[in-house]
Amino acid sequence: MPVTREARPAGGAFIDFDPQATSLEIRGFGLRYGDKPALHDLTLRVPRHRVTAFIGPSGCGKSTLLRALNRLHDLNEEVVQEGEIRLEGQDIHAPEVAVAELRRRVGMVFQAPNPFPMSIYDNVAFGLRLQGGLRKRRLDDIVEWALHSAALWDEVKDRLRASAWSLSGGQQQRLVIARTLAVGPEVLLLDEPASALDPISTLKVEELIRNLKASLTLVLVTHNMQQAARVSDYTAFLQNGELVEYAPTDTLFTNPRLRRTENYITGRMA
Ligand SMILES: Nc1ncnc2c1ncn2[C@@H]1O[C@H](COP(=O)(O)OP(=O)(O)OP(=O)(O)O)[C@@H](O)[C@H]1O
Repeated sequence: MPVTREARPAGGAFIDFDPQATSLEIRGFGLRYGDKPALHDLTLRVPRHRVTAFIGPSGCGKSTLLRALNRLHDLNEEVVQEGEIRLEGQDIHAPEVAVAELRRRVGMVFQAPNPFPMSIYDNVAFGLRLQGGLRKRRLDDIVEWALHSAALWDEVKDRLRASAWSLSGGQQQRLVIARTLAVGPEVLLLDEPASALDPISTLKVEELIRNLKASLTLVLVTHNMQQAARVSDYTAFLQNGELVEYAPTDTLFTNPRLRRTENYITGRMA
């Protein structure tokens, strides 16, 4: 008897990689803003040194989930969370975890580039100086390395003392990525990092994301399904705060298991 659509599984994570390759593990995670539920019982593993995309309709909870991964909800007294998030096996809410150190390990880049009002060099050196203890030569080396890693060095090497605000929007976004990379994160969270950029800058940021996975784990929130298809290895589709389907990106876009996913990716549902 042929397998019908209805016989397909109800939802969830359809990927199975070696547990040893897990960077972040989300288990039974839920979140509400006061009385308003935003995420329900999410369980998924994010693989190390891969790009994982979160997609779904506006308001489905993508950014809420991303922000939970480096505890950006901590200061919002309305937020109530349940379940667990583990980074390399350790509960990120454990009392011994210092939130500043967590955010060094799990860096975040937002939609609008937000360089600080200071020079290109000082932006990249900012976090390193806060940590303290580095000699000028070492600081110079790390700043150069971070700018190279963010594919910006060649464009700024002759004007490191110029204001960061003199850069184009696309360059500013790569500067912010360099600033985040300088403190040596293991995970980079990207919330719509290219949505404010022109097409050429967008392609540069996408190429950068693909290249960075050699040294980092990346999690990308995007509205743009073509972008998720171009840069990510795995894609999680969220709807109404639930994980509908999580699969290798090629599979999710060409052969989704669930009709809800298919309807979304074929544009039958906004
Ligand atoms: N600070 C907040 N206080 C109250 N409700 C919030 C807050 N932030 C988000 N929400 C609500 O939580 C739900 C999920 O929002 P979230 O921004 O995570 O969705 P999203 O999928 O990232 O949306 P978009 O693609 O439009 O950015 C929405 O209903 C939103 O209105």
